[in-house]
Amino acid sequence: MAKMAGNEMNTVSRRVASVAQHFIPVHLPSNESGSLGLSNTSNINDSYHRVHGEVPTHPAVWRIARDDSGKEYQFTDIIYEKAVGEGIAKITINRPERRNAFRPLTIKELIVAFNDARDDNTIGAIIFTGKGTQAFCSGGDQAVRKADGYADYDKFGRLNVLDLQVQIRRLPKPVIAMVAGYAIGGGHILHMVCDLTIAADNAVFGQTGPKVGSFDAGYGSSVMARLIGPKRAREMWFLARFYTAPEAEKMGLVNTIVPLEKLEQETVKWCREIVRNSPTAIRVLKSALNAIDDGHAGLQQLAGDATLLFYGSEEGIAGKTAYLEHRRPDFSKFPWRP
Ligand SMILES: CC(C)(COP(=O)(O)OP(=O)(O)OC[C@H]1O[C@@H](n2cnc3c(N)ncnc32)[C@H](O)[C@@H]1OP(=O)(O)O)[C@@H](O)C(=O)NCCC(=O)NCCSC(=O)c1cc(O)c2ccccc2c1O
Repeated sequence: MAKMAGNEMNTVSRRVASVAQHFIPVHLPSNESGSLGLSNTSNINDSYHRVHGEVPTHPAVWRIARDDSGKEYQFTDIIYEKAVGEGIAKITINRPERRNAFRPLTIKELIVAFNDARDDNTIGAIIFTGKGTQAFCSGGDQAVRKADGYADYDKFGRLNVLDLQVQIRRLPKPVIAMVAGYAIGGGHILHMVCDLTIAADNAVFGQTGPKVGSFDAGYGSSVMARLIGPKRAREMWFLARFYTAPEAEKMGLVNTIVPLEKLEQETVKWCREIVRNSPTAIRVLKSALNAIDDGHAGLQQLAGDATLLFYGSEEGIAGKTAYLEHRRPDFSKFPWRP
């Protein structure tokens, strides 16, 4: 369901045209060219790059996202924006005075925003970040931690960040963690369940669970072991040390590191590169990359993608049409492919 009304679309088209005028091919030195030095194409003059061209690096124009009725979303703990004329959403934890620690309300709002970004078929990539330069997220807000979980707006406690982790993992679009400053505890796990992590050079990564009387024995352990290997995962959890961005990159926790002042520019550039590509290919690849680790749920999602594609095929439609016309389906013209 596209969420933009006609007028807004016109504004967007005008914005796209004006942005296009400012399009300048970038020629970064190779050490600023992104992961493995390959994402910037200026030094590769082959036909692939001649066809696909440079990725623009001008700043995105952000606008507060609107709900189905056209009203701007009003949140307390987060900011939810979409880039004008581009298929990119940005979801920001907005509690910088608490190093963007999350409480149940924060998670409740994040779930609403991620759901909206999922349902908006103009959005192809989602940036997840924290307000300010000091922290991406410092995990659960310890001030509202109770004997039965974290509690703020309800009397009972909950661990609803686990629902958010699953939501990000199953969301059929790439979610990119844009990390400045601390990604700690439950905040570190949130960046790990994202598809990509772009880190500023001031980023710091770590788990504190064994120091503060907590642990995440779910994705926080298994996804970490998959990302950095079982020995490193044990080190990270048992010692509860903090790691610099270069150390985290070496371990496989981040895709690339950029100077703090270029963090959003680089993240938006990666998103632009993604949203140029085939939505279906990206969707199926995300579920395929998670399938083994996510067990039955992973298989179910990948299988769902297959069904989704089959529904659009002539063969699939032939079955449905026959049912609706109360006749036996004739699949004889469809081959048993070798
Ligand atoms: C992140 C820090 C290393 C930053 O240090 P720095 O020196 O820069 O800043 P301050 O320490 O002075 O912090 C400024 C201000 O913010 C408050 N604050 C920061 N983090 C939190 C937090 N997580 N909870 C509450 N408050 C926080 C801090 O108290 C200061 O306020 P003042 O009023 O005192 O000025 C450092 O802040 C730090 O180490 N923070 C704590 C990190 C941490 O231990 N996080 C919790 C881990 S447990 C967790 O996240 C978790 C959550 C879940 O929901 C789970 C669910 C299921 C399983 C496991 C879960 C889980 O483990």
